[in-house]
Amino acid sequence: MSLFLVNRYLGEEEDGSASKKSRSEALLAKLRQKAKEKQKQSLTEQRQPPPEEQAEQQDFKKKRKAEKESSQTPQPHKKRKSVVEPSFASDSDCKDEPIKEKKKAKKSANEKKKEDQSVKVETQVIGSAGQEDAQGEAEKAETENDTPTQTTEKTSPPTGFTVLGGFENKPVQKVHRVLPQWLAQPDMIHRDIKSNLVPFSDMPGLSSHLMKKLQNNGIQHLFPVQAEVIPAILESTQQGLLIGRGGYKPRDICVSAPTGSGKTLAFVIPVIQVLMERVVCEVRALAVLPTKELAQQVCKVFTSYAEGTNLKVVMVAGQKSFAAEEASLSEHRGGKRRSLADIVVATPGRLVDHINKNSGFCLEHLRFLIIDEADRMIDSMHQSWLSQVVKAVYRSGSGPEAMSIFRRTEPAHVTAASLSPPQMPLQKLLFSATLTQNPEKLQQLGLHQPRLFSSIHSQSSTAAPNQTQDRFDFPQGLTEYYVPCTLSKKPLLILHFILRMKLSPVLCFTNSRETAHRLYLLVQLFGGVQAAEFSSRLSPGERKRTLKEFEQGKIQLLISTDAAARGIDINGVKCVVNYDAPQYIRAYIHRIGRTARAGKAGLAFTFLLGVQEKNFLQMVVEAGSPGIQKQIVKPENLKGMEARYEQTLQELANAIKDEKAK
Ligand SMILES: Nc1ncnc2c1ncn2[C@@H]1O[C@H](COP(=O)(O)OP(=O)(O)OP(=O)(O)O)[C@@H](O)[C@H]1O
Repeated sequence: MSLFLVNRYLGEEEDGSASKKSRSEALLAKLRQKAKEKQKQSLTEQRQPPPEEQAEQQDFKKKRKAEKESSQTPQPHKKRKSVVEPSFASDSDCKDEPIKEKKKAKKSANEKKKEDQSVKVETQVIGSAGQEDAQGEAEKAETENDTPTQTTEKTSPPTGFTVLGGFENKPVQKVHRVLPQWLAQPDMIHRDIKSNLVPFSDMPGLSSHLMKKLQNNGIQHLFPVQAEVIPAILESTQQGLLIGRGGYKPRDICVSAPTGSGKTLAFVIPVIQVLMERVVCEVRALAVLPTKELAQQVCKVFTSYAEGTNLKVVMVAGQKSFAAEEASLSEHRGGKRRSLADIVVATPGRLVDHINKNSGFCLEHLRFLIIDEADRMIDSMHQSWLSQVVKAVYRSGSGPEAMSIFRRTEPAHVTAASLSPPQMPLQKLLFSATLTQNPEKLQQLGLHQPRLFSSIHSQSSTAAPNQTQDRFDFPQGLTEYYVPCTLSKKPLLILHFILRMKLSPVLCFTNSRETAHRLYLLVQLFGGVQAAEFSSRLSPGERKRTLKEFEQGKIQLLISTDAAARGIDINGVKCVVNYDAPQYIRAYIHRIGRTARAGKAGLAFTFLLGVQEKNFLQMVVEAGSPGIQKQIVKPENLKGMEARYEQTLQELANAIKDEKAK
């Protein structure tokens, strides 16, 4: 319903409603006629205009485009103009006319436009059905006129329906991941270990005791990650254990450096140096690792460098009984608890057990929380081990000790009141070869003003739009190969690597413990190769012994699940074979990182079935691999072993049957 009647000047002879009506009908007829003509023309006229006409048309189109653009600004009256200018857009109308004629046509079209405007206003007010039709026709003409000639010719169906534009499916733009500044601009660590060794003399803060220890352990220089991270940790404890630099809580430290780059000493050395001067024995450093083997390995390094100091290192990873671990952590004398550990190395499960069930285990003096293999530890956060540790650290804040001057309260919002009493800081130190750049995941760690040390150069605040996964750094001395193969030839290939190519010691990874066991049995039955398996089928004691024998060179081929993929530092592994291609890039990086450690050279082979090739190679390249080469093993090279292999397969079937029967 119209609220206002807009009266317009309609010209001298248009004063009667009858004449207005007849005039609008005449106009409507004219428009219909034009629309029909245009339709016919678009169907019949296929010929290309001569070149001079084309140029003229182009000028004309440009002009029209400019007009169209200006009409897109909110000027409703101008837009109306196009309704009554069908001749302008219709190339056919002006194609054969001289310019003068065109001007004339334009003039008359303008006149028509004025008349049409008045008609339109009238029709809106009156709102009769016939007039709505007229408007529809006029709008159709407008749409047709707005559509470029080419499109009209190609897309207008002969029925005269017009396909409205602007709704085509646009490709969805990928969201760029914007990294927080601390992740986007890390402190850089040199990738090349060998050419960036740092002499001890360039590390002025290092204690003479530790320097001597390092030298005794055959270490003459510091690796780049150690040269960057050790001073950063020492700097945060310059004013003692109780307060950070300038009285502020020290920044948490995250380290992302390749496998075998020496991350363990990057935290062991500064922690020992800071705690060496302590007077009272309390748990001040806690290192959490995902597996027993890794905890054992780190505990060994801590123990080695704490030797000759008063510091006590204790491991709680389930290697011993709970009671034995309890006894090694603390004792009760004269009704008082006394800590027997300064540094605790733990796995998350056993750690939580001690927090909850061992009243002698106290974390209230904890200064360093070291999270090694941090990305893996984030994944195990569902065990809520971190929140339990934090709760245990700030336990005293609610007890009677809360009144003491060095009370600890969980950090919250910074206010003048919250900052006034000195707080013993809890500093987190994170280490990984595949540290995630996903801020959401990192957030779970509750980091305080984190500082990142990384060896990945191409980090920018915005990840590339086609980047679907994190990028990692690969060890410098590593050469990667993939070997196209079939499922049945895989065992032959591994035998070929050891017996013909003499690549041992080989660390071979499978995706399941069943495959590891079958392959182990097969190699045993084939003969000629000293092999062992390493998986959860073995007891912790057996696993420890196996690793030791492998390191001593007694085992040529160690067939393992991912149990030995992370962190395990075995000296002298020349070659890693991915018997089964790993499904995730992190698994691949950790597996191949068991060779080419500490700046040495190493080889990594991945057996790939035809169907796996494309996806696997894409995954590796996207992760930042410097290049993976194709290694073809010719079938004739395996021929000599085939007869024996067939026989072994039968023996294997029997051996498995026997095992099942047992
Ligand atoms: N400065 C050094 N000089 C010589 N050897 C070193 C030095 N630092 C570490 N190493 C040796 O390098 C090897 C790899 O060190 P480490 O296990 O700490 O690597 P990592 O970075 O933790 O590897 P991963 O990510 O696989 O756990 C170890 O055998 C260690 O003894």
